[in-house]
Amino acid sequence: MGDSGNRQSTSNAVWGRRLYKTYGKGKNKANALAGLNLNVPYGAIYGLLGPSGCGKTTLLRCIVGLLKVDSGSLLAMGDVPGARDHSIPGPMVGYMPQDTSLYNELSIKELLLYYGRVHGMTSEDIVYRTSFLLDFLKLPTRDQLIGCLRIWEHLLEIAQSSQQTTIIITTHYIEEARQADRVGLMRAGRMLDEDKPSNLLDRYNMVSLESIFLYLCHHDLVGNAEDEELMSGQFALESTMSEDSAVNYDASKPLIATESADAGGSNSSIYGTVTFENIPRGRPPPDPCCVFPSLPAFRVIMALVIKNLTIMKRSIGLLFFEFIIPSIQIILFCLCIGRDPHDIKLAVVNNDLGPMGATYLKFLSNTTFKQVLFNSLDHARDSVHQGDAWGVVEIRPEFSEDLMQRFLMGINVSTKVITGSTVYLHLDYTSQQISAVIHARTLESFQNFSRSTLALYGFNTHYSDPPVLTTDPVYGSADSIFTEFMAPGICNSITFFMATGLTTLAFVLEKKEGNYERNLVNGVTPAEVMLSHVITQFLVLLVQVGLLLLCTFTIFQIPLEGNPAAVLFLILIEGLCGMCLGIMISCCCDKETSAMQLSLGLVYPLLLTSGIIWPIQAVPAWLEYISEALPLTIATDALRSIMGRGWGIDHMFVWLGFVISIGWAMFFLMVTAVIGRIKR
Ligand SMILES: Nc1ncnc2c1ncn2[C@@H]1O[C@H](COP(=O)(O)OP(=O)(O)OP(=O)(O)O)[C@@H](O)[C@H]1O
Repeated sequence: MGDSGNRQSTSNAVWGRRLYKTYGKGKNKANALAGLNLNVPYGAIYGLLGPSGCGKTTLLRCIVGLLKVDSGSLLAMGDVPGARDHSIPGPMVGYMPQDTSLYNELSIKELLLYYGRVHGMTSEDIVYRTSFLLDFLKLPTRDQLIGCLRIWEHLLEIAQSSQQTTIIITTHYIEEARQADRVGLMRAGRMLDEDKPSNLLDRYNMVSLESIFLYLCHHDLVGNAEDEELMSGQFALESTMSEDSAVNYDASKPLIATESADAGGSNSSIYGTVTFENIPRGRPPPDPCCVFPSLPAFRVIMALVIKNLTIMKRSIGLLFFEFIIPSIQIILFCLCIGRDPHDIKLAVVNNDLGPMGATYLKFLSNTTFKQVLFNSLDHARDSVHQGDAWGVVEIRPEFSEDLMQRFLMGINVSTKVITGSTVYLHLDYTSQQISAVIHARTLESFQNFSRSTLALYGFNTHYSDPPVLTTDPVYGSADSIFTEFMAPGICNSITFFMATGLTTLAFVLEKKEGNYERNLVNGVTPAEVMLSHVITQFLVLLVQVGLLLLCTFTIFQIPLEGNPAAVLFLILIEGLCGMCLGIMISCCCDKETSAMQLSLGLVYPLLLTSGIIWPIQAVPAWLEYISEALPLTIATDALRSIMGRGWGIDHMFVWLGFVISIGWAMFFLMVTAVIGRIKR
C-alpha cells in the first residue's frame, strides 16, 4: 500500500480495495464481490445502492466481521474486521441485517439493559445511558415495546444530530439515498461509482440517481471502453474524497452501517444498519463462524437468558400452552391407547336345545360385547358381511347334551360329542386387535362357565382348565394393559420431540429476524446464544416434564416400581438430547420452513424404529441393530425397566440408557460445531 493508500485507509471509517468474495464451488460458484473498492468517510451517512443480489449484504457482513473476504484489503475503524484485539465484531459496531433486527417483544428499557449486560456495563452505567438515550433520541416511555417503535426514523436522527456515528445504509430504493452524504452504486460485486449525490448528478448531468445507475449498468453490461473511464473516474474520485476526508478525519467519531428494505411501522425503506463506535476495546472478538471459539462468558449467558425469559413472559399465553402440551398429549395417549375395546357387536346364534348355551352367553361380558340375537347362521354371517357385527358366536343344538357327556366321559367321548359341545366363532379379522379381544374374552368366559357348571354338579372345577398355568408374575401384573408398555416410550418421545421442536423454532426465529447476527456482531459467541437457549428451554422442560409425570403416575396410575428421581433424570436427559438435535437442525437450516420440515420429518422414523409403539424384537434383524443405536430405543427400554421392573441406575441396562442419550447429545453438538465451521 503506497502513501496515498495509507492515507486513504486511515482517513476512512471503512476502506476497501479489490475485495473478492465467492460462495460455493464449481458450477454453483457465485461471485458476490468481484474487485470492489469502497471509501466510507468518518461521520458520514453512506448509501450503498444496488439491485438485489449485487453483493450488498456480503459486503456489510465482511465489514462487520461476520465473513472474511477471499482477497483484497478491508479496514473498518482502522483495523481488519475480526482482527485480534479489534472490537469489530464487538462493542464498536452495531448491525441491523434485516428489518429492525431487534427483539420486538422487549421494551426499550429491557433492550438497552440486555445490550448493556452483553457489553459488561455496570447497572449504574446502563441506567445512566438509558435515560440519556431516551432523552437524546426523543424516544417514548422506557416501557414502550420495541415492536411499536418507528426505529428507522430514529436511526437517521442519530446520524444527523450526533456527528459521532458513521452509518452505512443499503437499499434497493435508489432515490431515497439522496439524503446520504455519499453514495456507492454497486452492480455484480463491483462499485460502479462513488461520490456525494449532488456531485454524481452534476458529473453525469442527470436528474436522478436512478438514471445514473441505469446509465452505469448499461455501460457496465456493454463492457466498452467507457467502463475503463468509469473505473479510472472512480479512482480519481477516491483520491479527491480521501483528501477531503483526511482534512475532516477525527478518530474519536463513531461509525454506523445499515442495510435497508421496508421496515415495520416505518415509511422508510431502510432494513438494516451497521454502527461503529470508537469505544474502549472489550474482550477479543469471537470468530462468528465457529460455534465454540472461546469459553462462554457467564455474564453474557445470563444477559441472554434474562432476555429470553422476558420475551417468554411477553407471550405468557403461548408459554402456558407450551407447558401443558405434553400433559395434554399424555392424557390423550392414556385415554385412547391400550385400553380394551368395549361394546363390540357380536351376532349370536344359539340353537342349543338345552339350558347350557344360554348360560354360557350370560358369562360373556356385557361391557365388552353387545350381543345381537339371530335365528339362523346365514343371517348372522350376513350382518358381519355388512359390517354390522365383528363376529358370530354359534352354539349348535346338541351343545348342552354333548358338553355334559364330555364332562362325564372324559377321554372316551366321540368326535361327534366334541364337535357338538364346541362354541364356534366366525370373525371379521380385519381388525387384529378386536378379533384378538373377542377370541380371548370368549375363551376366558368359557373357562368361567365350565368351572361354574362343574361346581354345580360337584366335580373338580379345574377339570376343564388347559394344562398350561401362569403363576405369579416375576415383574408386572398379569392384567397389565398395553398402555403400560407404551407409556415410558411416549413420555420419552413427547419430551424429546417437544424439546427438538421448541429449540429449533427459538433458534431459527432468532436467525431469521436477524437478531442472531446482530448478537454476533455485538461480540456474543454462537456457543453463548446456544447455551442461553438450552438453559431457557430447560426451565420450560422442567415444568413440562413435571406436569407430564404427574398426569402419568397420579391421574392414570401407570405403575412405577423404581426410583421416581431416576425416571425424572432420564426423561430430562432425553429432553436435553432433543434440544441438542434442535440446535443441530437450526445450524443446518437457515430457513424456518426447512428446519421445521426436517424436525417433523424425523418424528415418525424415530418413533417407529425405537420400539415405542411395538416391541423392538418384532423388527427385522438388520434393522434391530440400527434401532438399538438410536437415541430413543435403549433409553425407552431403560425407562420401562425402571418403571416396570424397579431397576436402578446401578443396573447395566439402565446405565446404558443414560450413556446413550448423553452420547447422542454430545454427537449432535459436535456435528453442530463441524457444520458451523464448514458453513464459514
Ligand atoms: N450463503 C450463500 N451461498 C451461496 N451464494 C450466496 C450466499 N449468499 C449470497 N450468495 C450469492 O451472492 C450474491 C450476492 O448476494 P448478497 O446477498 O450479498 O446480495 P444483496 O445485494 O445483499 O442482495 P439482497 O438485497 O437481495 O439481500 C448473490 O448472487 C447471491 O445469490
